[in-house]
Order: sequence, then C-alpha cells, then structure tokens
Amino acid sequence: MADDGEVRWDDVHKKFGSVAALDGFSMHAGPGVHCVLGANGAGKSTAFAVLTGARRPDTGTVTVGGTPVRRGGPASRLIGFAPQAMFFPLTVTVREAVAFVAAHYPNRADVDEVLDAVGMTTEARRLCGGLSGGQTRRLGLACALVGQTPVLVLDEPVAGLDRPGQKLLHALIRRLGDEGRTVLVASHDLAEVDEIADTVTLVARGRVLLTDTAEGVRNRLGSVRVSFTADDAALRTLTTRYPGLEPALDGEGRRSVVTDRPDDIARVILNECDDPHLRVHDRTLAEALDALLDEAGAPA
Ligand SMILES: Nc1ncnc2c1ncn2[C@@H]1O[C@H](COP(=O)(O)OP(=O)(O)OP(=O)(O)O)[C@@H](O)[C@H]1O
Repeated sequence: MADDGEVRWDDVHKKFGSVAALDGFSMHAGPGVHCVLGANGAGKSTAFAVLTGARRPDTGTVTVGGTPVRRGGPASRLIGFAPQAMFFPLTVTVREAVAFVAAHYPNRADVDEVLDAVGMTTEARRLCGGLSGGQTRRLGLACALVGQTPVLVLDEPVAGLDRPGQKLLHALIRRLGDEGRTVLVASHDLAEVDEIADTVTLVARGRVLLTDTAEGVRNRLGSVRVSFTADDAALRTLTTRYPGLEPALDGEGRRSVVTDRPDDIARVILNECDDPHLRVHDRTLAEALDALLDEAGAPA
C-alpha cells in the first residue's frame, strides 16, 4: 500500500479541443518539496488539475496514496490545493471562509493558527470582498493548508505577495517539506526554486523533460563559475586557447565563465594576469536551470 503522500501520474493525456495540454505526462513524488517548472502553457496547471480531480484526464492514471483520483473521491481528502486564482464569497469573513474549508477535512488545523501562519491574523474578521490581491492569495493558501493533508499542491504560491509574504511562505513550504508532507509547487521564479526545492521537474509541451534533485540539477552541466579581471591580451589568450568560451562582463568590470574545466581556465588566467582577483563559485541552481531550460527550448 502506497504512503498517503505518494502522488503519481502515469502516461496522462488531456486535450482541450485540438490543444494537447498533457501529452504523456508521467511523474512521481513523495515527501519533500517538488518544484515544477516550464514555459507558459507547458501543462503545469493541467497536471495539477488532474491530480486534484478538478479535471478528468482523457487517458492515463493519476493516483494519490495509491488511490485513483476522481472528483470528490477519497483521494481529494488527501490534498490541499491552492490554484493560481481563487474566488471567495464577498460577504463572508476571512475566518468563516477558512472554517468552511476546514470542515471538509478530518484532520483539520486550528483556523487561527493557519491564519497566523500565512500572516492574516489581523484580517481574520475582514470580509473577503474587501481584501487586496495579495491578501486574497494568502487566504487561498490558508484554505490549502487548513486540512493538514499529506499532499499540498501550490500553483505559483507567492505570485503577487510582497517580499515579507514571500519569505514567510518559503519558510513555511520548507517546514512542511521537512515534516514529511509532499509539497508540489509550480513556479517561474528560479530564485524561489533554489531556496525551497528538494527536486525539480521541467515540463514542456505536456510532458516531463527531466526530474532531478536540486543538487543533481546543479551538477548536470559545467558546474562552476570562474570570475576574474583580465586585460584584453589575457582575454585573447584565453579565448584562443578555449574557442567558444565567451566570458561575460558584469557591471564592475569582472569577467566570468561557466565551465566544467575550472582548473584549466584558472591556470591560464593566473599565468596571463598579474592580479586577476580570481574566484571560483558554485553554480547556483537558478543558473543551471536557466541553461537547462534554454537547452530544452522551454523558458521558465
Ligand atoms: N480550459 C481550457 N480550455 C482550453 N485550453 C486550455 C484550458 N486549460 C488549459 N488550456 C491549454 O492547455 C495548455 C496547458 O495549459 P496550462 O494552464 O496547464 O499551462 P501552465 O504550464 O500551467 O502555464 P502557465 O505557466 O501560463 O500557468 C495551454 O496551451 C492552455 O492554453
């Protein structure tokens, strides 16, 4: 019997008219934070919609905790879902809206604690109709969290939140992942992914291109960046020795290259320059993802 937090899509197809939103989508995730990336229209939200039972796949299977998903079926009690946009009755209070959602879950959290977790304590008695965009987003997240479900599906959770709200949410998502919940996050924000992801999945044209650990993605390509200052003669020597190398220039006059041969590059720079201020940096996850998305022709 699969753990309640195990989610799985097997060869899922879903068309809207002639558009194949999912075209053989297969993915598996267990406890931890799993970031799903891909261009607009890649199929991320549709993959989430078939997981939560909001949409029915044309073919293929989707399971949560080993149970096939169907609208209103038992698997839906295992999932807390915050889609990109949520609409609330204008004349109920924030607290009432969260309490209404909580009533559908057997293992619900204390409503006020959840409102505190998303930074909405002072808005608890406000009417939903009077909330700002960011406050409505936080309310949607509170509704996703209040069921204390083993699986959380968050579609661009911090879009529209102010910086303190983003930090609060990122810390919360990390904590939920560390507690052993399965948290699926669709995101376009590579810095966010770098901060919270245990695994990264790239989606393009309705299919999964790759899934790897954050560490695995960092190591997939030439994994370090070498930065330095160099005069034109030294740069010429470097690019002659390594054709194809195109050192980037930053605003402070420093050059940098991403390479899987940092020792060789560093040796040339140290030989050619008197005072190159050489630094070797670990490549960030965002840089590695950018390169992978470019390679796949699938911008984030
Ligand atoms: N209800 C719908 N009717 C018609 N086409 C749809 C519908 N929902 C999604 N699509 C189409 O399916 C494809 C996948 O859309 P989806 O919303 O899953 O992409 P996404 O990866 O979540 O994009 P974004 O990053 O913009 O949110 C797109 O071409 C989209 O236009």
